[in-house]
Amino acid sequence: MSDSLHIVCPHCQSINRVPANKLAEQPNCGRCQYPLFAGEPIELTTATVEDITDLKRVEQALNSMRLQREELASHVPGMLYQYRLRPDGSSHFPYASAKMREIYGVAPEDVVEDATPAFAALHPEDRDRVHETIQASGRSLALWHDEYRVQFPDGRVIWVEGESSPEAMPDGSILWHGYIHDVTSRRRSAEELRLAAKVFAHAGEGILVTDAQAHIVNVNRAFTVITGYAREEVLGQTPRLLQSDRYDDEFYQTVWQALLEHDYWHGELWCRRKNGSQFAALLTISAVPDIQGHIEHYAAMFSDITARKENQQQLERVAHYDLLTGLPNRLLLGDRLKQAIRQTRRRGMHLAVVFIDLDGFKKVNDQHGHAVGDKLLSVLSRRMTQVLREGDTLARLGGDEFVAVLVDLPDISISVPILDRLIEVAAQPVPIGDALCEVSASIGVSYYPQVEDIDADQLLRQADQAMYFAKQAGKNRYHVFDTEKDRTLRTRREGLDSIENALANGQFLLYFQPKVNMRTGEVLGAEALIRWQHPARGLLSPASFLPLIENHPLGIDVGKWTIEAALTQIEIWRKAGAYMSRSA
Ligand SMILES: Nc1nc2c(ncn2[C@@H]2O[C@H](COP(=O)(O)OP(=O)(O)OP(=O)(O)O)[C@@H](O)[C@H]2O)c(=O)[nH]1
Repeated sequence: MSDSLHIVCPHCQSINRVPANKLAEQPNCGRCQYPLFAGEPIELTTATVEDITDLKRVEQALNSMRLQREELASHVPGMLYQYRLRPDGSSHFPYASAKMREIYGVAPEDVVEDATPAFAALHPEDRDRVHETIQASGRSLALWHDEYRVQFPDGRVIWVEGESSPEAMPDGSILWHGYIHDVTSRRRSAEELRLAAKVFAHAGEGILVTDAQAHIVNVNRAFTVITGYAREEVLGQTPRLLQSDRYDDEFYQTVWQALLEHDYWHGELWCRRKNGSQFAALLTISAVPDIQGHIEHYAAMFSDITARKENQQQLERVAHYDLLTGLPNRLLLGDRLKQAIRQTRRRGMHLAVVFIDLDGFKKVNDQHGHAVGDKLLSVLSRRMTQVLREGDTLARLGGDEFVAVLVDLPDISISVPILDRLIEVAAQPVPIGDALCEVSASIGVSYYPQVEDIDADQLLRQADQAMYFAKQAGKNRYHVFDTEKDRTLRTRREGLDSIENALANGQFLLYFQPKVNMRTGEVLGAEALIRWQHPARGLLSPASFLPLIENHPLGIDVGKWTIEAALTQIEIWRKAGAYMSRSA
């Protein structure tokens, strides 16, 4: 036996050579200061200094154990370590696995003697707290656990979680055995979840989440505020409890279909509150898939847009209806008339546009005041509406002018009794306060369809024109627009316009026919004959245009042009030596 022993430290596995005469002092490990005889030593090996072969064998065994330990440590997520707090307050890491570099950005060998570099890596806001939790664990010998940030020199910050169990050493130090691992992504997910939960709870929009079978699994506070349903009342139910009676099953089917096809639906929907009242919701429903892509949930987000809708409706009313009588105004009449024309064409029916202008209304205003005039307009609006059939429209254009559109007339004669009734009700005296107001109506009518294609504006103009004839003919009557007469008048107007154009653009020509003395052969003169060189129809004879301007001021203009053109020609001839008599 030699006079010294080789003792393997139970903590850091370094080999300590201890002289035999020092064994009684129970020495500590030269490397980690762990008592070499504390607890259960892993291995106690004795060898003579001279017995090199044995020592080598021990070292090999130890190396293989170290490799095994490092292999194990490299596969464990995070770093494994021993941390020792000395009685003087200084500390060090007797052992730290290689992953310490990832956790603290510090090499294990740099903290074997002094833990300061590792603590320097802690986030300044967390450093004191970590110190405190370590101290507390040391005092109570309770498991140390903490989560804190580590800041790297490049500014990168990670979150780590550590857990280790303390052990009191005979020399008064505390030794912890534990691990520290990176929990940054876990923290981030938790943060995101917390944020999502916060948004869910505090969102101004109602949120409803169902499972794949449309059973409600969660709703937020805004949902309760908007619908009146408490969370507990709706869990397990389906969103059907919010359905209003405004839509049929087919409508909801299309929403579901869109969700199945596109995983998304967005639109406005009227829903029902718990108290039965209805609200307009601007709604977005999205399908939420799981990792495999299977629908796991449906999330619906909605806001209550009832007030906005009502406002919109109010604006639409103002834009389309007359405030005094509540009748459609000119704008809405235009829409309805266009629609009625399309419908009439489709159904092969007739339609009448009835232009109504009250007679003597100004007198009512003048005699009884504007307010009475207003009242009279309202009363007459109601009376005239009652004369019409369902589907017909009565609109007020303004002042004392109204237009009725009579639709679905199998024959235009069907409109006659309605026109008679309109005349009749307009002429019936209306008592308003002390006044007895009496007016009548002049009515102009135009019908659709006509021989020529015609649009809504033209129909209205025709009816207006016919109303003017009714006024001229003595009021309190109706007059039907005469399309035949109108066409003749229009053709004449167009003819006159083109003659006026021809004159301005020099399209008229004079042809001269010489007058010859047949006996002497002498040219006595020439007859000037007017022709129209029409750009589209070619050379036109006087018969095709002169009758149109007979007795019309344009006839005088054409006459003047003819004389001037003839005189100019005579002048040319005269200068050329040809003398001719002049006769008009
Ligand atoms: N009370 C009232 N009067 C209105 C309103 N709008 C226009 N008026 C008046 O209605 C009158 C319409 O004029 P006219 O159609 O020429 O009056 P009228 O006496 O019916 O004339 P004829 O049609 O030729 O018989 C004018 O005096 C306008 O000031 C209204 O909203 N309320």
